[in-house]
Amino acid sequence: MEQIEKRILKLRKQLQHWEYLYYSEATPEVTDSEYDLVMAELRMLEAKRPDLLTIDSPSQRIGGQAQKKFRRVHHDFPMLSLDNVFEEAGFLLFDKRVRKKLNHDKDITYCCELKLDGLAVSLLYDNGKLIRAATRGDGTIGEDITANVRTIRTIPLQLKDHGNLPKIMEIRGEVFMSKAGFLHLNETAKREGYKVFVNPRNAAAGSLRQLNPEITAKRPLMFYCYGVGLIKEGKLPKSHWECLQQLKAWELPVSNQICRCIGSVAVLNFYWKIKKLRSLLEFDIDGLVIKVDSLALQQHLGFTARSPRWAIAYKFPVQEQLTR
Ligand SMILES: NC(=O)n1nc(-c2ccco2)nc1N
Repeated sequence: MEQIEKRILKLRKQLQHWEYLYYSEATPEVTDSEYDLVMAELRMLEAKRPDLLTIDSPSQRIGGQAQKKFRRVHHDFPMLSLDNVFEEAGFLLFDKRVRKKLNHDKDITYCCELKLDGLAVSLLYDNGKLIRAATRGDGTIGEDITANVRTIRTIPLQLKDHGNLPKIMEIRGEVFMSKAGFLHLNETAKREGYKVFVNPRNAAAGSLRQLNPEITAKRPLMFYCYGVGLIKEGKLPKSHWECLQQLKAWELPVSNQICRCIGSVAVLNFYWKIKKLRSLLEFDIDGLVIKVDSLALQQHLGFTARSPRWAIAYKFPVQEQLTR
């Protein structure tokens, strides 16, 4: 391998690591100017040798010119919606139905996640490289928003390979905006005479559906994974909770507020705990998503036409919206 190629690979690895520490761990290892200096050297070398340019290079986060419209994407596995419950009795009925269907009189182990109030997206990785991102759309057909998603710094363009990466893997998760990011965006928009967004969810959706990725790149978007869709030539752990830990090991962002609860009482305790914490969180949530943890039991339960039988959204009461 030539010297320049070695240098380019070394700089990319270094920048990817620094980016992960800065955006996902919030523990920067270098100053911005040190980061910028190394990025400038990488861009200069890639300009010298465009044949060595690859889409997963950190220099390629903000793509080319704006698109005229979004291409359509067909989801191999439909991105279904979740059934909702609004009080304890509703969740207990869900738990009872699950145990009945599984002929399971013991406690079910559930994986409980925060229900992020943003936009569901699908990320397709090939050999660990992000090759496509799409909105949920109607669940079967979404929009190709790859250029915009690549600007979200916490989404790795190249997964950290420990030798167990599936060849093809579709990651599903939620793109959202923090409350602080939303308020700052609206203050700037107001000051500069642009339209303001009604809430962080609309701001995230509007930012993702920008035809010009340079605008998206300036928006404070966040992302957390919550599942895996299509997977080829690879295998995942047998429980949803362990899958999420594996995604974290590949340096994909996963919320740390995920609880594995054994039985319905433990789920309800977690629900009331998060309900108390809700206003302190840096982002909006509108409930919990409670999933049967065992993937084998999920498979056994299957789906209705609309939604998985192994998951439920247990919603919080509606909170007054931030519109300042
Ligand atoms: N919105 C959200 O936070 N979600 N949505 C799911 C989901 C939708 C379908 C299967 O899982 N999971 C989480 N945490």
